[in-house]
Amino acid sequence: MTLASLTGLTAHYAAGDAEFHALDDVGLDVRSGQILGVVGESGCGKSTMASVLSLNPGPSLRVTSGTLAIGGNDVDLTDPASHRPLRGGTVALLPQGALNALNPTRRVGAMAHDILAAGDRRIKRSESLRRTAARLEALELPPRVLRAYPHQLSGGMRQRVVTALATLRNPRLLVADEPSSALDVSSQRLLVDLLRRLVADGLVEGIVFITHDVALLSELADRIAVMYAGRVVEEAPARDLVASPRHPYSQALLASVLVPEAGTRGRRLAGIPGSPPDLRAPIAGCPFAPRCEHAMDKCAVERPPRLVHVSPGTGSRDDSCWRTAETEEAAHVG
Ligand SMILES: Nc1ncnc2c1ncn2[C@@H]1O[C@H](COP(=O)(O)OP(=O)(O)OP(=O)(O)O)[C@@H](O)[C@H]1O
Repeated sequence: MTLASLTGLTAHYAAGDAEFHALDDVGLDVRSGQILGVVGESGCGKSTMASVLSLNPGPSLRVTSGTLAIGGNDVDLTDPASHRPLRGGTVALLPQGALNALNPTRRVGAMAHDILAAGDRRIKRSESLRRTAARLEALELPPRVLRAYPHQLSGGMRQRVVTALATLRNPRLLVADEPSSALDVSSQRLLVDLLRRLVADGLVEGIVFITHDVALLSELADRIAVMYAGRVVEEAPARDLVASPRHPYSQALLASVLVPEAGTRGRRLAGIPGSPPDLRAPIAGCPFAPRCEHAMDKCAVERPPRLVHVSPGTGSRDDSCWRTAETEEAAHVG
């Protein structure tokens, strides 16, 4: 069952006279009980997409189109005023960089009470502290953390506190934007285990987990979406995507990293030649065409259609590539 559907998200940053076309017609479905991983190189628009999906777009971002359907609501993403009632309770952000996410002048318990009181103004402080202590315990943090200021905690502890605070109201959808990138291996493991447990226990209905780490996603995610230059170029069950990526960019990305899968050990790693496109002008064709060894003339000028492949057992997968469109009769053009 689909928990959340993001459709037609297009957005740009206004920077002086220039516009950065950060997102171009992005669509994603998050299913109930699942973790959707989003992966791509630096600058491909992952954090921008996370900010809009979690209803926290930055002030210089202009969303020109996009809808988020979640829990019976159709949120017009171009209208920030309509976001407020859903932020934190229905959709929450687990941000990158724990230090910036915490108020240095407030104790953890006070911040937790503010978050819970935003959803239920009558909640008693003792009840806030009880619920927060339970969530902290799940992250192997002692109750004394409730009385601590952020600077009194280690980096790993702070990230776990941010995780506890982001999930306190049991949001239906949690958008996690590179929460593990600054963590040591054991803190990363705790975080990943907690996120899985939150979904398994139904405290969070679904998670979008953003990272540049495909190896981590191959273990954590049910499905993976691959982003390139502000677009989703492929989306598939995690195992299928890692074993047989279809889009030439996904293939190049997978060839450039080590994923802990049988058959990939000992493989030589290849870098992706060339660099991502300049996003100051809209891209007419496929943004990967200049770097793609399979590119045809039309790839540079015509936007490839979204191809949906339905395979029994593993669920649907889709990609956006002219080469696949012209070689596969079975593909359904969506
Ligand atoms: N405030 C801003 N003003 C102008 N351009 C921006 C701003 N923030 C991001 N961008 C540009 O928008 C594009 C997408 O950036 P975004 O941070 O979403 O990518 P990302 O995939 O999350 O990268 P990273 O993995 O490095 O965090 C990039 O070209 C970036 O330079």
